[in-house]
Amino acid sequence: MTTTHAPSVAAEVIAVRPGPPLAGTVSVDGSKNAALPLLAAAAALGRPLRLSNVPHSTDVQIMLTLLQQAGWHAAQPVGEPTTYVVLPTEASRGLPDLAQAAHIRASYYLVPALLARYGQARLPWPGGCRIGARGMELHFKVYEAFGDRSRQDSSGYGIEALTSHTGTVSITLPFRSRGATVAATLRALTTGRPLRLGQPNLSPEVLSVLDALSSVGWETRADEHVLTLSPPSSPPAAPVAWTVPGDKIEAATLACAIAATRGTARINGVQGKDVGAFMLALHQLGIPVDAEPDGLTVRAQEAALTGRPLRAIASLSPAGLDADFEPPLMALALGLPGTHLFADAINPGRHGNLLPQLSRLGAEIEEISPTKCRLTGPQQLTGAGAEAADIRTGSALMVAGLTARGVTTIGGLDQLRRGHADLSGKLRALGADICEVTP
Ligand SMILES: CC(=O)N[C@H]1[C@@H](OP(=O)(O)OP(=O)(O)OC[C@H]2O[C@@H](n3ccc(=O)[nH]c3=O)[C@H](O)[C@@H]2O)O[C@H](CO)[C@@H](O)[C@@H]1O
Ligand SMILES: C=C(OP(=O)(O)O)C(=O)O
Repeated sequence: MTTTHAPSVAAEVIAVRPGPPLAGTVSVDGSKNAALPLLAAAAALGRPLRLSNVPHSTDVQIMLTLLQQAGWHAAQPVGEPTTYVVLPTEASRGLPDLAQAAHIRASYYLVPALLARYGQARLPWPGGCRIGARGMELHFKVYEAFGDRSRQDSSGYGIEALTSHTGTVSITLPFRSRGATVAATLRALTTGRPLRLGQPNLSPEVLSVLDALSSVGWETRADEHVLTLSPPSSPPAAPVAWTVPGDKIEAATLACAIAATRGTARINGVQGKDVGAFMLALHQLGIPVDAEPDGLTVRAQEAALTGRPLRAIASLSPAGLDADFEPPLMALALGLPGTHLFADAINPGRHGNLLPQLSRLGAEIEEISPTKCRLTGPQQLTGAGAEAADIRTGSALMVAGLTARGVTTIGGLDQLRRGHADLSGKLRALGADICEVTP
């Protein structure tokens, strides 16, 4: 068993030191980025349902608070710590002030439920990770296609449901926005109108919402060109139960940590199909990883490092590499032979957060442009103080700290906890020398 000698610190930090190869078995929580639209979908459905495998990350807690403030109960059955029963309350109040919506990006998912309940929605501009300009104009185009009216000012935006329209709504997105795809799907749900959406986002998070609609009788068809939704003639009467899929990003972060330490370990609770592009990246680097329907086994003890260049290009396309996989892959690649290329033009501020923090540990990364960089490994990093400038920068620093000489301390834990209830506990369960230190 390993121990961390906690450094003295001025603010709460995570302290990481290098240790033995990670080993054992760990389970991921439910995905924050799937739980958030599923909670909004639960509100939009307007009838009681059970949602299980809900993670305890702070963004999810904020979403639950917003639901309660907006007139829904989110009750936890006794003895089921990750399950919520979501149902509308009877109380008829005016449109609530949802100031906390400014803390999370995904508060925009609440609009359809608010329109169904109040005929209007008024929300502050969404928050979330500061990873560049994060627009919403496609959401407004979606609502306008449904006949709603939108207006914006410096403090936020309002949507008003105008008199009832009928018939199929057809709209094509100029790019595959996950948020706009879910907005269109949930607005179809609350209006009961068929939808034909060109160029949809088909990420696992969106597919989990489509599965939820199928379970209540909607016909859903999706290929890379078009998503079509048709309402049921009468919704099934059976009780509704949805499950949040396992967190693909938490799984990928743990996989990178296992690979960085040349360990062999199993990650339960994630579907192999949700991490396909990430697994291709590991294979490219020569790290064996097997996917089963409910987990991954990383066998980096048997790695035959290829030295082949990795091209990790963030993408919104169905088979592409999710942008949130890029930071932990970058931390891993620093320790592997080869010259590796990384790009994230989707979140144009990501590299501005991530690169300076990895540099504090001595990483040498060549910035080709603000969204593209190249690095040559292997590099020996050295422990230092760094900041979780956003969720994935924080988790990448944890991966980097596992092989950096000496102690790495990571501050900004509020950011990390927005996305993960206890990532350091999961790494510790695999034998990592990691602890949380309070001043
Ligand atoms: C809660 C959640 O799931 N967040 C994820 C979501 O963020 P996000 O909500 O930003 O994702 P979208 O797919 O909707 O947006 C992709 C890009 O297009 C921009 N855009 C989007 C809509 C719009 O109307 N105008 C506009 O400019 C966004 O700012 C972003 O830069 O996808 C990102 C890219 O895969 C991930 O890194 C985030 O973790
Ligand atoms: C960018 C992220 O989250 P959000 O979109 O909620 O800011 C993320 O989950 O990494």
